[in-house]
Amino acid sequence: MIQLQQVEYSVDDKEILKSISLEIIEGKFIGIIGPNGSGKSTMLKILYRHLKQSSGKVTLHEQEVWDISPKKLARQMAVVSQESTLLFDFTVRDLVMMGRTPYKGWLSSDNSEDMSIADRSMKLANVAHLANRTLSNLSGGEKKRVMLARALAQQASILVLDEPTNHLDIEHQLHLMDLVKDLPITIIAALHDLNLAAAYCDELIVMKDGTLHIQGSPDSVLTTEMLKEVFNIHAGVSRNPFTEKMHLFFYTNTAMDTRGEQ
Ligand SMILES: Nc1ncnc2c1ncn2[C@@H]1O[C@H](COP(=O)(O)OP(=O)(O)OP(=O)(O)O)[C@@H](O)[C@H]1O
Repeated sequence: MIQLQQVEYSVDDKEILKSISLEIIEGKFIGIIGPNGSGKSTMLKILYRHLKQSSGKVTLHEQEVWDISPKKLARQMAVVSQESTLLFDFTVRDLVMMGRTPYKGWLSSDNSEDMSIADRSMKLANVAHLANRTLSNLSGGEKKRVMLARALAQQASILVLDEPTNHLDIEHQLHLMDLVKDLPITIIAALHDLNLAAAYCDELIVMKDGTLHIQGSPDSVLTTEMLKEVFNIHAGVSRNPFTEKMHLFFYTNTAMDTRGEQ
């Protein structure tokens, strides 16, 4: 289980996260949603130990994440973050092989098992055909899928994704969501597309102004009242006729005014 207990994060005098407490049960697909600047990425960065909270506690299986060695943490948690700056221009295969680093000792080389895990991960993320290309000349969506392949090669039990569908065309968005949904691991993803969140997540965490506004099933969380209060939009809630999943329709006052004039 992952737990955040009264986690706060401030920069200078600015409070970015305000007393966040939550629990994430293993094996679920958790979506983090909320408007721009509500604290989603900051919370994820604290979770995967990229940032240290100003106060409070973050634990993984009851152990404080800062007490876990980086190598051990990397065997438990893989991350696809929003920005992926690399110093050197690796090939896709080399980059995906880096996902195997947490399993290696000093100077040990890649073995056939590592290579077949990397191959499988590239196939799953639909980047096997790019294996010998270098990262610098890939498109934004291709890069994103390569980063996912590297995270899959890490074979961690928790996968953290910060806006994973950003840059992806609709086919690859659905492919990525199908792929991660089928993994028998915990997925924690910051998502902007509320319909993807509704269709794929077991549970949603809604952030607002650095606080946890509400946590629960998509059906219980995605109400027209919450969408007005947190996202400042009007929405209608319906069902996707093909998947039976919840589907949201959005409109603004301007759109309604225009309609009224017709
Ligand atoms: N180092 C920093 N210094 C000052 N402000 C910061 C810093 N890091 C984050 N912030 C601010 O904290 C708030 C939360 O940022 P965060 O990136 O977590 O939001 P988010 O919900 O992920 O947003 P988005 O949906 O736009 O990606 C924002 O107002 C951001 O400008």
